[in-house]
Amino acid sequence: MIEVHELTKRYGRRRRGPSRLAGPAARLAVDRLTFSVRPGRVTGFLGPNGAGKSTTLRLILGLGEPTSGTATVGGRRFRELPRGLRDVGALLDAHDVHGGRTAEAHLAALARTNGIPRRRVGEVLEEVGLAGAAERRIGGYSLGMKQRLGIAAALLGDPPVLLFDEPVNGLDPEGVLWARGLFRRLAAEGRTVFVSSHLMGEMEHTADDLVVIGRGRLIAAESGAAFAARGTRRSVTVRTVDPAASRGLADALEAEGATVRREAGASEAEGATVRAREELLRVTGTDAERVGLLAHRLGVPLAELTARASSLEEAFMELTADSVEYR
Ligand SMILES: Nc1ncnc2c1ncn2[C@@H]1O[C@H](COP(=O)(O)OP(=O)(O)OP(=O)(O)O)[C@@H](O)[C@H]1O
Repeated sequence: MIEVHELTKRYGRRRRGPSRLAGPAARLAVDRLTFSVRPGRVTGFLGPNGAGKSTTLRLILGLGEPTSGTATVGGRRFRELPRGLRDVGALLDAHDVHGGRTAEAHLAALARTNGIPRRRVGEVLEEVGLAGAAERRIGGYSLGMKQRLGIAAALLGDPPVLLFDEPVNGLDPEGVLWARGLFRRLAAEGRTVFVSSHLMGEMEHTADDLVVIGRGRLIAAESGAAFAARGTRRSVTVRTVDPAASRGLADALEAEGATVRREAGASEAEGATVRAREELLRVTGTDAERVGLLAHRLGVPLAELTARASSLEEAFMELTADSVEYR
């Protein structure tokens, strides 16, 4: 289990007075973050560019001191973990490798300094699909190959906890599918898998849980379904069979503060078509139960009543809109 408690990181100095000699304005990269990441699940770590994801991952890995608060893995700070890469594996920056070395030499050096058996080098190269390029210098690798190598390094110590910072950047569609499958398998083996991304679409089919941050602050730490339910773009589709009754229902809904839009075209229900005299209403700001109750009270016959949740992507865009810095 990864536990982050009131974690705060301020970069730069506090500006003192109007002096031109004062240092750059302080930057609160991480602001009292509290969340935990459970084993046996893939947890997506999401936020717009500059939200503080990399800073948080670095603090969990003991790279840099928090200004305040704590980050622990299995109850201990990273530096107190006795087994290094065998306790926690991480991919932070795929470019952060010695370009003159071969992949094999790079991993062999990591294995040596972390007390990991040499045979793991071949195993992880095989696992990430780089066995055929093991003898090539890393400097000639594509970004996607470097990501695969970074993932291999994270897996080297067969650790129970894995952190990946934007691991699918630069991977081709086949590579993205492969990485998703790998993360799911690692979680199914009971490991703690924490994966950052600035794109919700990348996490939608991979993550069980989400930790969402914006401008260093926690926006949500919950399951994907719970997060999607927070989006307000939930809507209810109502198909009525009588235009006059339909107007009555729309008026009643609007009087309660809901927003009603008349829609032309097909209904949400599979195979259903909107016949003559039928009307399709798209209602937001209320729920299907309330619409059904009102229709019943007003004696409005309904042909369809369908609730539609916000997509994860919609909820993400909406809930992080205020924290997007770089438009
Ligand atoms: N070493 C540093 N010194 C000063 N400011 C920094 C440093 N590292 C990061 N920052 C700032 O802290 C904020 C958070 O950056 P961070 O890289 O953690 O965000 P991120 O969520 O990983 O973003 P991205 O999705 O763009 O990678 C940014 O405003 C960044 O400019």
